[in-house]
Amino acid sequence: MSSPHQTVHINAPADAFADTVLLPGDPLRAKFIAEHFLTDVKEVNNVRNMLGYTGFFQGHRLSVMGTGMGIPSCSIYAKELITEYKVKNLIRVGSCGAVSEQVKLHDIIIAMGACTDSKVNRIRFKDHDFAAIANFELLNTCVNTAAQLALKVQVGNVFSSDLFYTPQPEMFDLMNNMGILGVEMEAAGLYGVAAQYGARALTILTVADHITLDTHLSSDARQSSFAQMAQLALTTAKAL
Ligand SMILES: O=P(O)(O)O[C@H]1O[C@H](CO)[C@@H](O)[C@H]1O
Ligand SMILES: O=c1cc[nH]c(=O)[nH]1
Repeated sequence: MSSPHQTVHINAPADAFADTVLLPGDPLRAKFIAEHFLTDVKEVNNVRNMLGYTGFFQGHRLSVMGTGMGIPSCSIYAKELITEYKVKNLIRVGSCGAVSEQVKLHDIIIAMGACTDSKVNRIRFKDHDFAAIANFELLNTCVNTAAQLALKVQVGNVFSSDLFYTPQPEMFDLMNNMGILGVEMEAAGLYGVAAQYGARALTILTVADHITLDTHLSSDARQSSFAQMAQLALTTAKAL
């Protein structure tokens, strides 16, 4: 019988989470992944409707939980999962916007590094620049897994912004020139939390919007693209 255990934001027993947790921003994406890919699933968190589940993927125990949108929300869940639930691997499965014509809707991006306009990593690193990078073993396993699944992925730098509705749209051209593959709102913060508290993190993204071309996936197309990304993340997690 598990001991009663909970944090301010997670009402799960101490052993409720697997070593690896997939982290979509949208809690309904967590529910979708749990219902479509996991067996013997239990709901383990519902505080603030930030749904979390633990089950089995091809016999391997895994968890999935929403993080909400933006670095502050994601950082709360990532920190509590690491320090209170002893989670070792955090794999964000998110959506992003593209700024380069080389990156198309539906593409899958693996965030080797994440730039940001957020100050969180400077707050934790005495105002110096912290290189927010993915854990190499997770990254390498994910790239190899994508090849095995015959999924095309692009690996590189992303940008985690604090404002979805930016007052600096001129940044998108600069990001394109600097090789940014996708714009989202959590990866740099997740990598900072993982470094601070001693866990491994990776971010996988599906391109759902093309910011400079002003094109967007329909909600049905989002669902099927996200399913491919979920398959990649789950198969990666199983291989760790
Ligand atoms: O689809 P998710 O994982 O929420 O990711 C992206 O979508 C949200 C903005 O619409 C932000 O959280 C951004 O990072
Ligand atoms: O942060 C995000 C996420 C998806 N699409 C965007 O344009 N920005």
